[in-house]
Amino acid sequence: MASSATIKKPHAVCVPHPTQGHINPMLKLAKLLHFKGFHITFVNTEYTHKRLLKSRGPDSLKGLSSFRFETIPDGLPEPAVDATQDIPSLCDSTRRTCLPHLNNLLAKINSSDAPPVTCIVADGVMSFTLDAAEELGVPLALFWTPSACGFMCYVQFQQLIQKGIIPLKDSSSITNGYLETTIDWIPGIKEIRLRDFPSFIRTADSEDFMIEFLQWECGRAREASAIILNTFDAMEHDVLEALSSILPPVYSIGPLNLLVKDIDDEDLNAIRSNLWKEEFECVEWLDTREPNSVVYVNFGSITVMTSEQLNEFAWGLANSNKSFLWVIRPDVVGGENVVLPPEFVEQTKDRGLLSSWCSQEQVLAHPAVGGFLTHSGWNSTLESVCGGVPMICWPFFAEQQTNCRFCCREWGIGLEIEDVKRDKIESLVKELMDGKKGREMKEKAMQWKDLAVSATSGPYGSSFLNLENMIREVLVRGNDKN
Ligand SMILES: O=c1ccn([C@@H]2O[C@H](COP(=O)(O)OP(=O)(O)O[C@H]3O[C@H](CO)[C@@H](O)[C@H](O)[C@H]3O)[C@@H](O)[C@H]2O)c(=O)[nH]1
Repeated sequence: MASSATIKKPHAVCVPHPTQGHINPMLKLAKLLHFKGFHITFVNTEYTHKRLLKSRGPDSLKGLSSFRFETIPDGLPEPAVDATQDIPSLCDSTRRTCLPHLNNLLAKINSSDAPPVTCIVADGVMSFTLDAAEELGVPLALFWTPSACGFMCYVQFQQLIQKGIIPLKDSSSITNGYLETTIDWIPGIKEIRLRDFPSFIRTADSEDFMIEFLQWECGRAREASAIILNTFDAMEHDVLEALSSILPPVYSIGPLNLLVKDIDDEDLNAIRSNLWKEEFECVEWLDTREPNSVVYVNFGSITVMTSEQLNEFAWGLANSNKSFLWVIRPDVVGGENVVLPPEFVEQTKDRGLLSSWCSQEQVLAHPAVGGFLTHSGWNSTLESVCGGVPMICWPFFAEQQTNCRFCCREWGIGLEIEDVKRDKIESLVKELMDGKKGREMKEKAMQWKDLAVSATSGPYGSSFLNLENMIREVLVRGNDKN
């Protein structure tokens, strides 16, 4: 049982969705809460736990006496290779199977030497946690890890169905111009084409799993004590305001990667969440390059492409004559080994570095990096903003299409690749690194970086204050009543 000394300490149980782009921001939030006096239990799935031990070493999850790691099963058979699990299967399985395991874990924690659990912070797409929080009688904040604009589009799926806009009539709607239809009634978003909605709308199946799943999760968001978003007011003001009018209190507390810089606790900072083994030579190599000279290429933890697309990217980069750091995940070509043309490797060996996984935040903060060819995952987008780095966007799936639209049309920091052809990639890379548009985008990116820094700086930055308020008004509110 907990001793009386620890009993007053607030205890947050953090439950991320078990994928890289969700674990990373949740870990940052958990560290910030710990830094502000919380006891933390961080709940990974058994598979994530194993992958972390493999990529970061056997001691990497020992945690601290007041920052502990626990696991629950995800309900899926263990994958044969180290790769992100199939997203629909994972969403289905966590929703159906995780609740009893979480309930058992919470009961175990509450009869241990740890302080009693006083709140839960769970991923937005892990809303089964609401039932666990209700049973314990503690507040629960749902952390939606995509952009606010992407989240708003998910929230509107139900309206799109009611208005007969989705599901698509048939698969020809994907190519016959239908996706160019402009929608002008989404709260907080002036105009957006259907093609800029999260990719899940591109289905003619009226029983499509991801559409049903996201409607369910967005519906349950209304039951949370609060919604947390990793974004900042200056960047997504209108959408944030619109979300606030339809959901429980919304707190924008990003970019979290800037807020965590205030943490001066070495042991806490040493806790990391890379599921692939990081290659340190990337940063050493960047140290040898000129400022703003390198194109950084990375498509995140889920994107898969064909070997033809890989080839086109390779020759587009080679023909641009620019230096590049290209991170190629071992599983990036669906079901096949990654094979690059030997002539490409030979031709670019003096100006290109190939790697399998890097410390992306460090890379995007490096002065040598002048541009980022990205899949527009929200973490990648924010990390690029924080580095003042403009982007070429090749959205793959989920709300990456929406992030791409905002980068290219609203924020002035992105150029979109519509077709993966070497000539197109070559000309976009040249434009990004040397062209007039590229220079304008760089300036804009630096302005957004400054705004991101202001938002996360104390004592008056919007995200800095929102985090303080969220803790006071939501996470410890229940404790005060006791
Ligand atoms: O070599 C690498 C590659 C990636 N990362 C990190 O991995 C994360 C990747 O996240 P993100 O850029 O958001 O991409 P995904 O992994 O694809 O993220 C998923 O989760 C995001 C947050 O919900 C969504 O925006 C995306 O659409 C969804 O695919 C980032 O923090 C990167 O810094 C590294 O550290 N090293």
